[in-house]
Amino acid sequence: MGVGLIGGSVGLAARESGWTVAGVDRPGQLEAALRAGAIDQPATLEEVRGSDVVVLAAPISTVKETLPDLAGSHALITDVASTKTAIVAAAERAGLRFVGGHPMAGSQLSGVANARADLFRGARYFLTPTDATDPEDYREVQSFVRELGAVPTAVEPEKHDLLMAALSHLPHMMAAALLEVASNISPEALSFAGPAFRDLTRVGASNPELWSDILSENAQAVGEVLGEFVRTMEDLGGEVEDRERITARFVEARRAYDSLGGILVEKSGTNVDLAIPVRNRPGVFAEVTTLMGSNSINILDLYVRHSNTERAALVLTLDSDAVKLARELLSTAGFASEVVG
Ligand SMILES: NC(=O)c1ccc[n+]([C@@H]2O[C@H](COP(=O)([O-])OP(=O)(O)OC[C@H]3O[C@@H](n4cnc5c(N)ncnc54)[C@H](O)[C@@H]3O)[C@@H](O)[C@H]2O)c1
Ligand SMILES: O=C(O)C(=O)C[C@]1(C(=O)O)C=C[C@@H](O)C=C1
Repeated sequence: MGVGLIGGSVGLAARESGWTVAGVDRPGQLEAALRAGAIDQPATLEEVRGSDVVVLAAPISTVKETLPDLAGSHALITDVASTKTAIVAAAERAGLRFVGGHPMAGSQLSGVANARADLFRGARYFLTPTDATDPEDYREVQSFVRELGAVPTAVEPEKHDLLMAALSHLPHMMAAALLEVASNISPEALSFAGPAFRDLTRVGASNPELWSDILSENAQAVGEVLGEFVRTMEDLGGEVEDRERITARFVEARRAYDSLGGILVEKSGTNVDLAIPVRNRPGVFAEVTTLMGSNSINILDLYVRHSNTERAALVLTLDSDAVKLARELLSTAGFASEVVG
């Protein structure tokens, strides 16, 4: 439901993977979605209750309002909304088969006309399972996300929202503030902007209604990171003539910049799940992840399958190119491993 930029891109990518896609949206949007090849057929919310998977891709507040209407449906429901805590809670209240989702991909554009089948390729895609999530439902949504070309990453809803406040919502507010400050200097000021200003303000062209929805839905976390940002700017302001201090800040910034995430894998379908049966003991988790990290093997996703209190299997998602080396390293370190997907 909601066949705009993100819903349309889900439709295009899912159809390429062989799914039949029914779209729920306003009539004009559905015509555009059909023309763009993002859906096979228009439908109503009532009609899609019987589908295998329902993807909610409308603005956050609309998704929240829609969840109770899906109560009693047997469909596996997920969403793409930019905040997760309130949506996950609403889905649990409605008793749905639900796994929250959020692709870290998109743009300042909106509408199905800007949708792309490859929008999610190689992008991180958050999933927010909770204690109430059925593990089988989680695996199904995880596999759907991989079919879209994305890299699933599990995170708690509250942690997700705090991370997004800093990594997505604050930058959008900064873009708006920068544009306002420069515009206020003189009417023609913006016409003199160079690449730095352009890079920093691209998302200032985002959909205003969508962003007022996102910010107000994440008001508490946004308030926390905004407070920290304002304090940091005040500190910087007090240091501008202290060359040593500013140099240290930029050295630190450059170090942080070098560890930025981005597109995680170039091609879809190259990820492999590797199960490592282990005895539950303190430190076993770290042993395996350190072994991978110290040999430059990137863990794309990780979860634990418990068989009983003593035994468990760590399941690592790795790029297929890294699997051979990972299994050799594990074997040398005394761990068995098995490719499971
Ligand atoms: N834009 C991004 O970069 C981005 C990235 C990740 C996640 N998201 C999230 O994805 C969701 C959709 O954003 P978008 O960028 O695709 O917006 P969009 O405006 O391109 O698309 C939203 C679509 O939802 C439809 N819609 C609105 N209310 C509806 C209703 N009651 N019933 C059916 N359809 C309805 C609209 O007609 C529109 O087609 C939002 O929750 C947003 O937070 C956006
Ligand atoms: O690239 C952009 O223009 C985006 O705004 C994408 C972006 C982001 O902030 O990174 C925007 C909102 C999302 O929920 C996820 C991704």
